[in-house]
Formats: sequence, C-alpha cells, structure tokens
Amino acid sequence: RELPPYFQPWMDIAGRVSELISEHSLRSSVHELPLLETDSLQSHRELRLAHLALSIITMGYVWQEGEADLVKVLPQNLAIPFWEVSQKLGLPPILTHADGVLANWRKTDPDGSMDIENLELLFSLPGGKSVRGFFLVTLLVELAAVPGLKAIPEAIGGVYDGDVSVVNKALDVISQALDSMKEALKLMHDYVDPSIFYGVMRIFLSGWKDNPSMPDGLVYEGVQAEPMEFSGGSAAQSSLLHCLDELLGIKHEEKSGAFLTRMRGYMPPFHKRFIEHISRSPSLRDFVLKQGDESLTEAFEGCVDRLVAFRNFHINVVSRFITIPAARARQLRANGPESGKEPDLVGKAPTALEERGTGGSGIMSFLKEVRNQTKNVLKTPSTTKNGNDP
Ligand code: HEM
Repeated sequence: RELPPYFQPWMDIAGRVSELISEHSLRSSVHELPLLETDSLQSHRELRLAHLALSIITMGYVWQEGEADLVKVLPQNLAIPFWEVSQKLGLPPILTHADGVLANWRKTDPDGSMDIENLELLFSLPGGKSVRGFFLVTLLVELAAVPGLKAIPEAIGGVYDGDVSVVNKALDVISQALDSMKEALKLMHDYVDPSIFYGVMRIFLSGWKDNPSMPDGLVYEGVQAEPMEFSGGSAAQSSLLHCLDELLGIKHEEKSGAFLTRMRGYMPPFHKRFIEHISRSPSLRDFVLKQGDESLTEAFEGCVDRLVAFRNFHINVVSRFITIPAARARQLRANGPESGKEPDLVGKAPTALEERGTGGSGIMSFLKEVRNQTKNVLKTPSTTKNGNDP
C-alpha cells in the first residue's frame, strides 16, 4: 500500500490521476515531478507498487486528451524511474495486467473476506465505479482460479508417477475452478457499464504498439532516443489460461499463438517461467490417450469443455463491451447525434481501437480462433480412444 516517504510525489499524483485528467492538469503536474533515484526500492512488493503507480501516471499522461493532442515523449522524470523499476522487475514500462489487476487492491476490513464489497483499488483511472468493477471482477476471476492453479503441479506429478486417480482428481479440481472463473466473470455485467468501458476507460488501457493513433510508439526520454512500442493492458497477459493451455496440450494457430506468446513478455518473469515449466513437463494429453481409461478421458474432456465454455462466455463479454458499442459509435458518427438527446459517451470514444483489443489484436477473429483451437484438442482423445500415441 505504501512506499517510503521519499516516493510520496509519485503516490500523490497516482492517487489523483482521474481528478487531474478531468482538470487537464496531469501533464503539468508530471512536468513538476522531481527526478527520483530508484536505488532504495528493494523489496518485490515495493517495486510492484512503484511500477503500478508509475504505470497509472504514464497511461494518464499519454491519454489525458484522448486521441487529440497526443504526446510523443514521456518526460524523463517519469520515464527514467519507470524504466529502472521495470528493468528490476522484468516487466515492460507500461500498465500490465500484473499492475492494474494483480497488484492494485486492498481489503477495506483487513480481517474480512476477499468479497468484492470488501475490496478497493489502490489506484484508479477515469471511469469511476466501472474502473473499480473492471479491475476487481478480473481479480475475482484470478482468485477463483487459485485451486485450479494449485492442482496443475498435482496433475503433472500424477503423470510422472503414472497415477490415474491423482490426475483424475486434479482435473476435477481444475474443472471446478473453471466453472467458478466463469461465474466470477459474469459479475462484469453487474459492475461495469459498457458505455463507460468503451467510451471512457478503454483508451487508458491502450498501448503504443499496433495502435494507429500512435504509429511511432513513445520516446522514453533519458532512456533511449528511439521510440519504443508496448502493448496495452489486457487479461491476455494473465498467466491463467496460458497455464491451462499448456497443461491440456492446446496449441494455437500461428498468428494468435504468436500474440499470446508475446503477451508472456508482459507477465512477471516467475509467472512466465511457471508456464514454461508446465510446457516442458510430460504431456498430460498423451498420458490420457495412452491410459485409455474412461473416467480419466471424461475428466480431461470435462476440463476442455469448461475452458471452451469460459472462452465462449468471454467472447460474449467482449461483444457486449466492445463490438456492440463500436457498432453504435460507427452509427452515431454516420447519422450524427440523435436529436434532443445528450451527447453519447460511446459516440465520443476514440476511433483507432474500434476493431482492436487494447493489447492490439484484431478482436473477434482472434478470440474465435483461440476458442476453436481449444475445442480441437478434444477431438484427438475421443477419436483415438484405444490408447495409440497421438
Ligand atoms: C470487460 C471485460 C473484458 C473485455 C472487454 C475483454 C476484452 C478482451 C480482448 C479485446 C481480448 C483480445 C486480446 C487483446 O487485444 O487484448 C481479450 C483477450 C483475452 N482476455 Fe479478455 N476481456 C475482458 C475481461 C477478461 C477477464 C476478466 C479475463 C480473465 C481473467 C479475460 C481473459 C482474457 C484472455 C485469457 C485473453 C486471451 C485470449 C484467450 O486466451 O482466450 N478477459 N480480452
């Protein structure tokens, strides 16, 4: 929650980003920041909090005026410490999922539960309650996944030992976790307003790679003279589904696979190493095929089905929060605002990302391809049930 007092200037600005943006004074506040040394930041928690605070300030600084009046340079009093802290953590100098979601929460009652009503953000961005809902609901999806993540080493251990019942049990735990993750994701509809997400918040999560409104990237002054490009924050940077894909042997098509692999560079390095470790473990899918055990095959298929169901539900969410508002925005631009009505937030949304995710992907074709590849892994075990090697 807190950094040593020396870093208070960052914390003060990060805590007031939304207010400063609405007054159009965040950029001038950043220009007045002292250039702070980062040597005294030592512990992992301090570094993560510093990265979060600096990333929130950076997103606000870049997007303060929306797509109009964009900056090309991040000033050195922000860029240099942000770069240094990022280097120490092995994270990119931009807001990542590990910042906005994983590091950005506290319990209001420290003895209370991890219930959404007992959680608050440390730092927010423009969009009020919907920002809170967006980050915290995503956190709840992560939380729901925890038993499933813990079962992954169990499953791998079972494969090593040739123990069908251990693998079976671990797969059931993972299936239950996927059900709970989907239930948690449903809360997005209760806590986030699609017009605010699309019209206000989304730009602040956007990056400067594959983004038509910042085609050259961003210069981190005092770090490097050449502009650098980084993708914006996205739950594609969460390690959860990467872990499950590797465990279940789901391989993605070349282009979507390349995007997902690139997103691993936006994870804390130990998350990335955990995924790589799973990918190097003996194949669970081959084990299931070899055993030809009906209940094991069922448990495996159950897991894949739930992963498909999660991805299907996520496609619904994306449609509600991006595709539908984007269509409305296009319509509003074509017809002009409806007479007698307030100007619509959606109509004022930035246009550059209409067809793209904040991570920079072409959204629906990407998500459907990823979902279809998940389905495909199911076909192989059910058609070769006699235990041949795939
Ligand atoms: C309003 C809520 C959400 C929206 C609008 C949304 C949107 C998107 C978009 C546009 C992508 C494409 C990649 C990119 O360019 O960033 C994506 C990918 C992804 N999102 Fe979300 N997302 C939301 C919530 C979540 C949550 C809560 C999770 C779970 C932690 C999640 C997990 C993923 C994953 C894993 C991918 C990579 C594709 C895959 O593996 O299926 N998203 N999301």
